[in-house]
Amino acid sequence: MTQSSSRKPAILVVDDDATLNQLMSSHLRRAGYEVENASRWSEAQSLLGRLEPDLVLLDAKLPDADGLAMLPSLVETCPVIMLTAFGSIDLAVQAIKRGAVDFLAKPVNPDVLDLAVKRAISASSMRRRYDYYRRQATSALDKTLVGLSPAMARLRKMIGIVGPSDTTVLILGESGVGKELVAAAVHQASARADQNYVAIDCATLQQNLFESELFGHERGAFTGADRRKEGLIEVGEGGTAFLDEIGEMSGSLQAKLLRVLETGHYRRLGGTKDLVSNVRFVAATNRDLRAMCGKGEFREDLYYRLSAFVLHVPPLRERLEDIPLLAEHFLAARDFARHARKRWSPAALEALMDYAWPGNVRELRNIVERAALVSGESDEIRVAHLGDFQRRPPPGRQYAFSFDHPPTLDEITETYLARLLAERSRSRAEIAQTLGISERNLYRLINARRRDG
Ligand SMILES: Nc1ncnc2c1ncn2[C@@H]1O[C@H](COP(=O)(O)OP(=O)(O)OP(=O)(O)O)[C@@H](O)[C@H]1O
Repeated sequence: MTQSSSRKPAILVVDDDATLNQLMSSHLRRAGYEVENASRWSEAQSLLGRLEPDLVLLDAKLPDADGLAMLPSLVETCPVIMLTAFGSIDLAVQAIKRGAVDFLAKPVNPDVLDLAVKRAISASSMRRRYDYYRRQATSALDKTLVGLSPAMARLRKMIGIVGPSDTTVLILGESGVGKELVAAAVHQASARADQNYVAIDCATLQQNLFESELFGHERGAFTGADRRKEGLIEVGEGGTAFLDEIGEMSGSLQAKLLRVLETGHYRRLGGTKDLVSNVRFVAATNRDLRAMCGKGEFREDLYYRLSAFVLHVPPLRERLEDIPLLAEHFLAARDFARHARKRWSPAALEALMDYAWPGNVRELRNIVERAALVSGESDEIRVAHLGDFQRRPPPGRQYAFSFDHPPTLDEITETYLARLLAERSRSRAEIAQTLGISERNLYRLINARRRDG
């Protein structure tokens, strides 16, 4: 399907029996379908080029072609129900063998027609969904955006603001900070949440494959294209398309993407027809697109289109207080599968917080999994289990906070307090002493934080 998801399914009825063709067509129109008809194969062919029906009802014997012989190529592009003369069971069997989804004996009973059409159309939309789910085989646990730091709270707030709009979103941040998760959260926060979410990594696909992956291709568009394939824009119809590593996209593809963003139109590779997209784009990169524009490596017009709304995902070193939460989360995700439960020793968590995390959350996740393995039967993960990780020189505990806006005093207090509380080896008395306030005042701050949070 290429138009908006609310369009009526289109059916092409191909039969040279004018009366029967008219009867079936008007019956299907009344049932809410878009119907076109043809009485010859040549006529059907020209309609097929223009129409892209969701279903074809095809007579087995046409004046200018044998319907049965046309079946194998036709079923590559859409489901077909074969119309056969009454009693020709042999023909019906042949039709099914050649890929027809069903057959109907003439004269066609309207109730039987309704049922067969409904079944064929829902089966084909289910197949589209199945393809989508196969691409998206990620567990729900993997999609949770963990983190209570002020930086993450701000990010969540921005996701909540931009999610429900249809605005294109650009997600910026270092490698491994969680940009893909943020993209999924934008989709979840949108009215498109129950529609498809499709992701494509612009860095890993070869150029020509990439184009057909994104826009789809027609049969015969290139060697090996032995059937028409829908691109991600089409599969994501009504939903969200996530373009990861957008900075790696070639110039010619950038131009094509810009066209989709500006006009909503695109073409399949080898296609001559403009299709209309109804997909919301979310893109991400760890590269400095603005600098790339300056060097002529990225189209400036595309950059402005994409950056209608920018979400910055902060690096882990700017939200150290999220480290224990993430470490618990990854351990829980792992242990969930094992039905066992390990704990972190406070010293091990502190060691995790003492590291600069150049690889961000992805690196943390790998280290958690490794430590969990190394700890063997032990219920507790200790510093010794962190292994190699320990040998890297820790930069020393730093208390640098960065804000992407001039912070209020309350925000600074909140950020610092959250950070100290996350250092689990410190007692409340020690924290009060560090802050130079009484314990009572510290509890007041903590309670106010709970109320606000
Ligand atoms: N806030 C978070 N909560 C839970 N898991 C996270 C979080 N951030 C990142 N992760 C996990 O860390 C890993 C890396 O995240 P992700 O792939 O989203 O990063 P990225 O910024 O898209 O990386 P890259 O720039 O390399 O594409 C993933 O396994 C992801 O599930």
